[in-house]
Amino acid sequence: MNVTVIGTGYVGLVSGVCYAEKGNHVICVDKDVSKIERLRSGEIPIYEPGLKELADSNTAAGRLSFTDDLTEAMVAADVVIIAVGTPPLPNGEADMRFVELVAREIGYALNGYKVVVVKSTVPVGTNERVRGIVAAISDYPFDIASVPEFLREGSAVKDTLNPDRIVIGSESTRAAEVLTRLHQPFTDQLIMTDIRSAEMIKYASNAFLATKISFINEIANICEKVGADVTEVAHGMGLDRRIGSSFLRAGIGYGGSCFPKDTKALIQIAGNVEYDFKLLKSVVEVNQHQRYGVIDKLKRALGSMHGRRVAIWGLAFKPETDDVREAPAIEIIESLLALGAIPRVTDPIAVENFRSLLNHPSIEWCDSALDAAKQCDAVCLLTEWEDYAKLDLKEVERVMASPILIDGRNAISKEQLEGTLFAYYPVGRPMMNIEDIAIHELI
Ligand SMILES: NC(=O)c1ccc[n+]([C@@H]2O[C@H](COP(=O)([O-])OP(=O)(O)OC[C@H]3O[C@@H](n4cnc5c(N)ncnc54)[C@H](O)[C@@H]3O)[C@@H](O)[C@H]2O)c1
Ligand SMILES: O=c1ccn([C@@H]2O[C@H](COP(=O)(O)OP(=O)(O)O[C@H]3O[C@H](CO)[C@@H](O)[C@H](O)[C@H]3O)[C@@H](O)[C@H]2O)c(=O)[nH]1
Repeated sequence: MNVTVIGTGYVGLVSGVCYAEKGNHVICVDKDVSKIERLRSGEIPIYEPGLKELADSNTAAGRLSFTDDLTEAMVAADVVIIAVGTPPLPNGEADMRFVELVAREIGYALNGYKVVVVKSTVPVGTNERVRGIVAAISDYPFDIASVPEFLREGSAVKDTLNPDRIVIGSESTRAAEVLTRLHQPFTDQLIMTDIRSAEMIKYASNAFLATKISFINEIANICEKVGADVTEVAHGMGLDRRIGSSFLRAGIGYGGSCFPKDTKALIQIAGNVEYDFKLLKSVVEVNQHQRYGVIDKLKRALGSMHGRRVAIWGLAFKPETDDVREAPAIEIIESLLALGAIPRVTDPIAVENFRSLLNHPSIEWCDSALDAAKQCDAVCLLTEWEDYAKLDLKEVERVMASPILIDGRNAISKEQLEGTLFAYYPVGRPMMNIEDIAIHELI
C-alpha cells in the first residue's frame, strides 16, 4: 500500500518507518525543510532506540523516503496520515492550527480517492472538521478516519510494532477495509469503532494513566507520613488483575509532551460541554504539586538553600529519550534558582534540549553524574536512567560536600547505599542510613 505521513515528529517518523517495515511504500512529509534534509542524509532528529536501524534498512530497500512537497508525496497515496503537533493553547485547549492547515493542503493536493487518517491527538469532532475543510476545497472522493497513536517515547518502535491494540474510527466500509489491511500485520487486536469514540479513547486512555500516577503519588505522600513503603504497596495492589501493576511508580509526577497537555485538553473538552471533570482537575493539581516534594526535602535537609550547590541527575521527562517537554526538572531547577541555589545539571542525552529551554547563567552544565556531584551539598535524581542505578555511591560521596541524596524516582537500591553515609530521601518510602533530622544542624 502507498502511505503518506504528514509530520515527522515522534509519531509521524516512528509510524512511517514502521508502516514501511511492514512492506508498505511510505513517504514522510514535513514542512521543516532542514529536518527533511537531515532525514534524507540518514540522520534521525530524535533519540529513539532502534529507529535509525529500521529507517536505514527501509530507505535502502526503497520503501521509505522523505520530502517537503506534500502534493508530490500524495500523488500515489492510498492512505494519507496526519501526524502533526497539537500543542496546548494558554487555556489548555489543543491548538488545531497545524491540523487545519494540513487539511487544507490535503484538499488542494487530492487527485483521487484516498483515506485521510487523523493520527494526531485531537478533540472529539476534529475529524469531522477535517472532512469539512477537505470537502470544501476538493471534489475528489475521500474518507476520513481516526487512528489514534499510543506509542511511548523511548520504546516507540517496540510499541508500534507490538501494540496492545489499534483503534480505527471510521464510518465508511471502504476506509475500514483499507485500514484493516494496513494495520492487520501489526496485531489482531483491531478495534473498529465510530470516529468520535476513537477520538475519545485516546484522551480517556492518557487521562486514566495520568490518574494512576497521581493516585500512587498521593499514596506515596501518605506512606511518608505513616511509615509505609509505597513500592511495597504498589506491588501488593498491582497483583490484583483488576488494578494492574503498570503506571504505579511513585515519583515526582508525570511530564512529557502528552500527559500534561492531554489531561488539560480533556478538562477543556469537558468544560466546553458544561461538564466539570473534577477528578481529572485533581489529577493535574496533584501532579503539579508532586515535583516540589524534591524542594521540600532539600529544605528539610539543608535549611537555607542560598548558595547551596545541588546536583541534578536527569533532565529528560523519562529515561531513553532526549525530550524535555514539560519535564519536572524544569520547575525544580527554576525553584532552585529562585532560592539562590546553584544547580549542577547532567543528563546522558537531554542536556542540549534542556539548555535551549532554560539557559540560566547560574546553571552549571556537567558531563556526568560524578562531575555534577562535585562539591555539592545534595544530589537530586530526577530521571531514572539505568546508569544512575549502577553508580558507585561511595565514589560519589567522596566528591560531595555533604552526602545527601534526594531520589525523585526511587531508582537507587539499598545495595548502592550500603557502606555510604548518604542521607537518602526516596519518595513514599522510609529514609535510609540516618535519622530524619536536619543535616545542616550536623555540619
Ligand atoms: N510524542 C508522542 O509520544 C506522542 C504519542 C502519541 C500521540 N501523540 C500525538 O501525535 C501528534 C504529533 O506529536 P509529535 O510529538 O510527533 O509532534 P512534534 O511536534 O514532535 O512533530 C510534529 C511535526 O509536524 C510538522 N508539521 C507541522 N505542520 C506541518 C505541515 N503543515 N506540513 C508538514 N509537516 C508539518 C512539524 O514540522 C513537526 O516536525 C500530537 O497530536 C501528539 O499529541 C504524540
Ligand atoms: O508509573 C509511572 C509511569 C510513568 N510515569 C511518568 O509519566 C510520564 C509519561 O510516561 P510514559 O507514559 O511512559 O511516556 P509517554 O511517552 O509520555 O507516553 C504516554 O503518552 C503518549 C502520548 O499520548 C501515549 O501515546 C502513551 O501511550 C502514553 O504512555 C513520564 O514523566 C514518567 O516518568 C510515572 O511517574 N510513573
